[in-house]
Amino acid sequence: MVILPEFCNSPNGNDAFYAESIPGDSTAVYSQAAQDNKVFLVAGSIPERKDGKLYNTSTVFNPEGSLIAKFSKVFHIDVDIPGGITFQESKTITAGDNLVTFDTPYCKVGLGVCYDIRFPELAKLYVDRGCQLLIFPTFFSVTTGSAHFELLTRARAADNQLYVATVSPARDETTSVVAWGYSCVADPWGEVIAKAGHEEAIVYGDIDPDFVKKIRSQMPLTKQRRADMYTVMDLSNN
Ligand SMILES: O=C(O)CCC(=O)C(=O)O
Repeated sequence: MVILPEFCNSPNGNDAFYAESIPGDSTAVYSQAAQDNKVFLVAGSIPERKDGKLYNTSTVFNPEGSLIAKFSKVFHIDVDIPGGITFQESKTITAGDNLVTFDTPYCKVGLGVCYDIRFPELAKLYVDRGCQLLIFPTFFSVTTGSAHFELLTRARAADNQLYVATVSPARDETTSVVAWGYSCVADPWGEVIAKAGHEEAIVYGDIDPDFVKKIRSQMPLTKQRRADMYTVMDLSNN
């Protein structure tokens, strides 16, 4: 499986930006690349134009090049950190309201985009849907990435006892939002098993569904939940 970062076909910023429909020019390229290389391709995310609105949408292609999943980012990054980053994604992007999973011969995968990783309930609902791997194409800035990027990747992996892959663009100091980089994969024990630097790189992480089972049987967090005290309900549209 190959994973690309958030906004992998366009610049990232507060202003109006390039967008296209799905299917469209970019997804045609992703479909062909998946087919040529016989891989599952999680094509990061791209700005999608649909019904006069813009979405931050991730597409997934199987090794035959078919579009098998499409997820639009659920949570807007609307933040104001003086001296750091001010971003109002809700000014341009419409939020999605679906959780999306897809099956591979190896494991079931749940999708989020970047800021979605900050909401533990989303990951929890994917556990309930049977996922062993969560994928977040991301574009953390240097400000929040240095503080939280690896922390959040490891936290979502440890508290849900599954693999988490967070995939960032390489750092480019000339762009309006400077990406943190440091793509990584954390395992169900919360350890980082693969990690890039901030420069362009390909990182390989082995996903072992048996290790997910092992950690969950050693420490059965899901069974130990206190549904008598609280519940997280899946009200997503699919
Ligand atoms: O959560 C963060 O700190 C960064 C998120 C972000 O940049 C994004 O969602 O595009």
